[in-house]
Amino acid sequence: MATIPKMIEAYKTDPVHALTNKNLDSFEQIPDTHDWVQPNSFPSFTDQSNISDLSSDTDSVPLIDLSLPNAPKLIGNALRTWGVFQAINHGVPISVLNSMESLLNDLFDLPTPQKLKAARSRDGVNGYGRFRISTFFPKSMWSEGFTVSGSPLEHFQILWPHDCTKYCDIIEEYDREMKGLCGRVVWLALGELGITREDVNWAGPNGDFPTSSGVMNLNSYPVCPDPDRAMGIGVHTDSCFLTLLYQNNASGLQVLREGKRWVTVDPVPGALVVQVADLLQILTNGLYSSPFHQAVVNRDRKRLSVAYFFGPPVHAEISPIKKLVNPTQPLLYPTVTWAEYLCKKAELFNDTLPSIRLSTPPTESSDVNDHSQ
Ligand SMILES: O=C(O)CCC(=O)C(=O)O
Ligand SMILES: [Fe+2]
Repeated sequence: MATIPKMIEAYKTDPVHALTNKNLDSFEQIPDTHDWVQPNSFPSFTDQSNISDLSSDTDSVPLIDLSLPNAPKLIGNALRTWGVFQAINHGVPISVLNSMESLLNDLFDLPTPQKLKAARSRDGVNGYGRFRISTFFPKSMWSEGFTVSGSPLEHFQILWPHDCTKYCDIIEEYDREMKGLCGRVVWLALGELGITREDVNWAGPNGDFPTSSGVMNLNSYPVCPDPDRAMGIGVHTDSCFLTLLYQNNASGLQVLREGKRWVTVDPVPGALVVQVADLLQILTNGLYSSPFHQAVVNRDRKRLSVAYFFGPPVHAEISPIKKLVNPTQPLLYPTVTWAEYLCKKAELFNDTLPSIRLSTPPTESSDVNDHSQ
């Protein structure tokens, strides 16, 4: 798996040291450090259910069978309107997903002092810790995570001295499958916009993205005594090119629909959530949009997820594809590398895409950076 050595340099202040020695699921009340009071500045979809103009085709994230002949068209529609869909019949063996889920259970069930031995170092990428975006929020999130970029061997040897090969193999296989699926989905999605392999120079001669990078976030959202006052991961967009998310059968992921309401991505057994990320929005000149999303937590159900972040080589130049720029669709974004983009994102967070935008959007959407409420 390709590594991303210094790209997250700017996120170095990750507060892993602030994790307590106590498991989150042992709290009977939410400590003040994790009490968001009103985590959600947007109404939830259910709060809006009395609004009559919400037609039924807009109320749930599209579920697409990738084996169907019209899958490309459905993907194109989903990514234009939602920026996200759930994929079934995606070709990743269920055994790969099951093995990953058992790894997650084994990992997060370890006692916290043991997990902390594999904590991400201040200038490292890999290891146990909080979400990197935690620094942008005033309160701590009800979650713990483990990042894998390249080999997890060093940390897995600490966690599982006798079994680390078994767990490393699971990661390696998952990485291979996700990378293959990302390549497939990217071409189906770009093909719908008339984009070919020649248009994306970092795709390589066979279009199989030999130099792309993959980073995995293994996430756990423990049960929470008061889910309405807590947040698993705060609102954000992903900074890579495309994200594939696996979730266990506990719900929590929500995407922001039309800047107005949260829609829960209900778990579907064996499905993978496919999400546009910021660099794909740039490459498609805004035709596919990187959705704001967050994860809420549950009172009686632990939630597990794996986010696979697929990205270009860190120094490859990403710019809107020329054939998508014309008088009615003016150039919206400048050329950036992933490395440059991440530096900006570490400073401006959710304001990054609007701040680099070259033409003003017709209407400004809600201010998701306002955490004061
Ligand atoms: O766990 C989830 O559902 C979301 C995770 C996520 O958004 C992320 O890791 O960027
Ligand atoms: Fe995300």
